[in-house]
Amino acid sequence: MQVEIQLDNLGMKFGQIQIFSELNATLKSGGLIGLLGPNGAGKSTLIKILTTLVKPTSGDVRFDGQSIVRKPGRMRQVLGYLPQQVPFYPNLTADEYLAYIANIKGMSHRDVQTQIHALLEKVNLENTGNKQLKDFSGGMQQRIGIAATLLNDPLVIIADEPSTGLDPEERVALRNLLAELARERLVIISTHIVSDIEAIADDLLILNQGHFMYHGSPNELLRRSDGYVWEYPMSERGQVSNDEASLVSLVQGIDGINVRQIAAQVGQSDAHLVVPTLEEAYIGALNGVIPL
Ligand SMILES: Nc1ncnc2c1ncn2[C@@H]1O[C@H](COP(=O)(O)OP(=O)(O)OP(=O)(O)O)[C@@H](O)[C@H]1O
Repeated sequence: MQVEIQLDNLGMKFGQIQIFSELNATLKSGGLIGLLGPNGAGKSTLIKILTTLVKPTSGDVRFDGQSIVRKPGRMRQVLGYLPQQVPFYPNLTADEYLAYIANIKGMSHRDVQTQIHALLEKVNLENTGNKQLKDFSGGMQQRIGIAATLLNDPLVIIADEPSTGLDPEERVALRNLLAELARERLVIISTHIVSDIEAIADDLLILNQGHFMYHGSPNELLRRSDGYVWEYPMSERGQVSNDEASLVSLVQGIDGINVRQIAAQVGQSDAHLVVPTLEEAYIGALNGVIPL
């Protein structure tokens, strides 16, 4: 089932401080949506509005045409929210924890045990239903959090920095799972880590300085960044100034260390343009070097 979330001139103020204003976007199911932005940009605040935990100070959010600000009930019925920190109940077993969340979601007793079993299998935690959560690794706890999010088969899944605390292998597994879920649902992942959504996002929103500075496909962002990333041998280069520190990175080349620099022009005679990574495109855009 196709679903849609629409942001209409959405704005949020805390006291006198305007966190963002006039955010407009249409988000559709059937592909993963990445919400990127630096720390403090307002991603968590936006996520709290989308999950109906907080009301915006201006504008509206509509789910399939209906305001979730005035009537949060429908959104709450279809929502699976994966918070940054999955609530931890150390003495509950995985089964008990999921049954507890199912109860909060108002699921009928008949469905619960079958769903719990299927979900533990989906997140590769079959045979751990009787284990207490305190004996789970960080990654296993995160997967239990995902299983809890998926109880009642939500149409919308919103995950806030879901890979925090996971090791690289667990990150990859989490990404793959979210990408798979996004095929038939509306899945939004909020993060400041580009690699979390790099290979899986179909649609990208960059929130910076109170507005969406980009909304489009990752490919289009890469296309617009073409011609702005240079590579040259490190020996040619003196000290990197503080101003451009975030725009320069070092990579291991075949003949030694190379500098990769995001810039419209560079002075090095042996610099050549290279294909940008999504992270370089993002950093270049945030710093105003790559015009969007
Ligand atoms: N309840 C609140 N009252 C006042 N200011 C707030 C409140 N919640 C958030 N802020 C401020 O709003 C801004 C955006 O915060 P938010 O947590 O949404 O950013 P973020 O993009 O999610 O950052 P991070 O990645 O660090 O979580 C910050 O400056 C924060 O201090």
